[in-house]
Amino acid sequence: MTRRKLVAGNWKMNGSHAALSELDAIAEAAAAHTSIDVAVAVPATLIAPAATRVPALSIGAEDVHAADHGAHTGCVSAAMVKEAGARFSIVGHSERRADQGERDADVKAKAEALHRHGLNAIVCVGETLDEREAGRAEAVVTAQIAGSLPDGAAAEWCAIAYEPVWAIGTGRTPTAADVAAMQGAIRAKLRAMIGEEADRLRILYGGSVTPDNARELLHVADVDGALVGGASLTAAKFVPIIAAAN
Ligand SMILES: O=C(CO)COP(=O)(O)O
Repeated sequence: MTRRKLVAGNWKMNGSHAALSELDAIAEAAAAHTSIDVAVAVPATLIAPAATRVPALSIGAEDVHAADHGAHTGCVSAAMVKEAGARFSIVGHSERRADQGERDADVKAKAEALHRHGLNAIVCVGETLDEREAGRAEAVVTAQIAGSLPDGAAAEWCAIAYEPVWAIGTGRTPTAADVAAMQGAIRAKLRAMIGEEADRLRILYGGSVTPDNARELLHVADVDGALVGGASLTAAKFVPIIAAAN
């Protein structure tokens, strides 16, 4: 089964109108590397200007509320980010699971809301350092998959991102063997849940992906792309990662 690789950026709470100029070269690289998909998730305030500036590039949100509208001060819905120009959203990022107390059921509902509105979802999972050191990494991550995978998950609109919490923003990455083992465990869990569709779903790796390690990480078995934080903020770092996926 060959799956098209997806290289997605996640700007987190970074960026500004001035920083959108970085997207020009990223969009150019995306257009040049036709055999892979490229996407960038930006803060809600930047979705519309980003989507207007680089209409060919897939711009997304970093989170959405599970409800379509209502009394949820400070939140944005899938319909709202879609209207702003988003084509997808990240859901269940570990920073939201930690900072906003999001649980698996919330993440699942958010992904289903995205699908209802015709948007794609990148569903994040990953263990903490304590969980890994206790030998519980696979159990934790497969339980997150069980709870967070949206109903009807299909490769056309849903991807998984495995992001070990201890690798995010730390410069530390798991070994290629550890990544392969976890991607395989996630694939096996998906097979148990959705059968053959599991072989079509993309499973990204995220956590301290850089131009230096991208080629190795992106070619580990069952790694179908990368979710990139810090190194997605500048074209100088993100474009080489796009090239490494090709
Ligand atoms: O959390 C991440 C992407 O969602 C990874 O962040 P870094 O690439 O900065 O480690």
